[in-house]
Amino acid sequence: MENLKYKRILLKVSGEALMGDQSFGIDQKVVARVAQDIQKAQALGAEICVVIGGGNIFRGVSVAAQGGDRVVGDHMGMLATVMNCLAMSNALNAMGVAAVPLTAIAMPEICESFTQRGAKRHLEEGKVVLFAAGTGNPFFTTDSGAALRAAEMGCDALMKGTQVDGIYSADPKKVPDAVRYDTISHAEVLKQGLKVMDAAAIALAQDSNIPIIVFSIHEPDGLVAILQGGGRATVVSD
Ligand SMILES: Nc1ncnc2c1ncn2[C@@H]1O[C@H](COP(=O)(O)OP(=O)(O)O)[C@@H](O)[C@H]1O
Ligand SMILES: O=c1ccn([C@@H]2O[C@H](COP(=O)(O)OP(=O)(O)O)[C@@H](O)[C@H]2O)c(=O)[nH]1
Repeated sequence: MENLKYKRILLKVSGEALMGDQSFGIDQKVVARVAQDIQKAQALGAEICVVIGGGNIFRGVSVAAQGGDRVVGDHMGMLATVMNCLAMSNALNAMGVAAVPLTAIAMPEICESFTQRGAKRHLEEGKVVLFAAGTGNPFFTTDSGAALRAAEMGCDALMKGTQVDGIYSADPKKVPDAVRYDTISHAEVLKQGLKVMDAAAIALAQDSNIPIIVFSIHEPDGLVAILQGGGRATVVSD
């Protein structure tokens, strides 16, 4: 076993990342690549929890934007995260990694419901646990779900694998000369209103003293490199 920088982690994968080059849905090639990264991290001795967003399939705000009921939209968004979790746990199982999806909204015919006790047991048995349906409540995001589960599971870090390679002074997709941070505090991210993760998630991680590591999910072996103390990422810690 290597001496890892973070032993128990929560990996947040954005739903959009799973689209690959498609404009919607799940690209199985991307799922398999991310699953490989998880497999390698686990082989190093990391204990891995996963939260996947739903933005590749559905976001609740899109219903509200058309005058519909936001709560119904959010229910649809949470169901999208369940689909992504099932795709990822399936890919992990297919490569011989024991993985179990746990949902915040009961659907016993499909997967086990989340309890902290049950999730810890699965993790201690060496399985990858995937948390589906976010927090289980409307008006939240999977970033908040990720911070919540990271706190509940006693994770050493919340690793946000996203489309960009860290936190910048402004959205790098809109402001090409934005400056990238290697490190920044939770308080400064909140103060500057940096949008890479929602404020509720950052505040929850700050309260629970959990560092957030923002890195590109598209960088093969990026996760492993960070666990080994290298890699390209922004580390948020106080
Ligand atoms: N200050 C910033 N630093 C980095 N990325 C930012 C920043 N502001 C906005 N973004 C954008 O935030 C996106 C990631 O946030 P979000 O869409 O919530 O991701 P996810 O779908 O992974 O939850 C990035 O793709 C980036 O374009
Ligand atoms: O605790 C939660 C988590 C997610 N969602 C819904 O699920 C959608 C997909 O999640 P998110 O936008 O966080 O996905 P990502 O941007 O990470 O792909 C959100 O837009 C919400 O509609 C929710 O209502 N409560």
